Amino acid sequence: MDAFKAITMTFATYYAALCSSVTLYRLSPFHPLARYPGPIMCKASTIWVAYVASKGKQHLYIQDLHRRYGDAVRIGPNEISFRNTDVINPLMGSRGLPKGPNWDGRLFQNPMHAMISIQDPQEHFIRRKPWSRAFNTGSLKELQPLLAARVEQLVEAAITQKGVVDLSKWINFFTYVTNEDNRAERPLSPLKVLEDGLTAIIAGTDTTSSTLCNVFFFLITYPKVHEQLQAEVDCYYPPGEDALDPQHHPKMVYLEAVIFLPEGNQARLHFYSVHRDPRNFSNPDSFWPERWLIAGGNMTSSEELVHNPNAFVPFSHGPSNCVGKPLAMREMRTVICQMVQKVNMRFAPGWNPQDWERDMEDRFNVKKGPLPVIVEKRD
Ligand code: HEM
Repeated sequence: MDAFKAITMTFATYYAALCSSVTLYRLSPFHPLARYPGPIMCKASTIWVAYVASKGKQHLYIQDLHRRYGDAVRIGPNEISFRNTDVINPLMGSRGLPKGPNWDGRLFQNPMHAMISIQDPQEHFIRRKPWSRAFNTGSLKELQPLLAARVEQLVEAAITQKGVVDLSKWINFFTYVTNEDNRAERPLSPLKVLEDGLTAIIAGTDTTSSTLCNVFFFLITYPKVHEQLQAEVDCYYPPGEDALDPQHHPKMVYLEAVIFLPEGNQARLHFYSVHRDPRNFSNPDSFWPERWLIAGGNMTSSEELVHNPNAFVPFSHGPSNCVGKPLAMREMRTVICQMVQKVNMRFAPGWNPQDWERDMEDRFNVKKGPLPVIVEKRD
């Protein structure tokens, strides 16, 4: 028993000494990131931010840290978060930093890296080629009939539901099956296919569905914006015209403006803080599609507009940016045109719209609450 006690004491003393010396070093002026400000809890250990992340409001916490400490904040012992746009190219451009080791924790099948987490730029470049082919113009053209059929199914399902429809759930189903439809054949080993298949589901399903749900949430909240969008949709896709055909998308400036929603050692750019920084955008927390029209010269305004398009990076930037952007944009434009042409929506009676933002949780992917709406077919 004495021997057991002695061994336990030795291990306890060893680990206590190890933990305190590591913590002291992390807090000391000798640490390479010592000059960056941040809360002690963040400098000492990753556990604190992991705890905050587990609550689903990490985006607000880091935004608040930037407000308190400035553009560069130490959010972990070895991690800096940036809010200033001049780091976008040095961090994420073609000569930027490779992905850091924190991506290891997001793998499904170590060591068969999913493309999104590959740290070697050359290996990443090679792995990305089939992905880029899968989303080029020719592939999207091939995919179009399938996408159109899925969008039609979605809108039909919304129309035929009796009573309240949880739009969030239906749009999730839609983006999930559309992604599955798009599983292009890729010349990879089965494990890599598994990794990349899961990446496609995670990177492509939740992102597109959250953006679409937000668009519909704001369209219902701001009827004037909805009216304006409906006028544009009715102009290009009057009743009888096929709203599933993407031919008019390039001319639809208001549709584009509506989709660009306000807004989610290692360094990362905190997109949420950058998009909501008043140095980059006037009224950064408002749903105000007109900002894009004014900035693009399609509308005039007496107000002075702060608008920095370089600070708008929802699909990231550089060689690891979103390879699925063409598909995501095509999906969103088609769903919005078809929905706006075919139906009117309002929130379900008794539902509090403030619940939408309250229930939104950032857990690397976004977890959404329900979006209960009443869908009525347009005459
Ligand atoms: C509105 C919808 C979408 C948004 C906002 C979005 C955003 C992003 C962002 C910010 C990244 C960079 C992640 C990082 O490096 O930290 C990314 C990467 C990626 N996205 Fe998307 N995405 C969307 C839709 C899609 C779709 C539909 C797909 C297709 C299946 C997709 C597939 C990917 C892949 C495979 C990567 C990794 C790229 C690489 O490592 O080279 N995304 N996306």
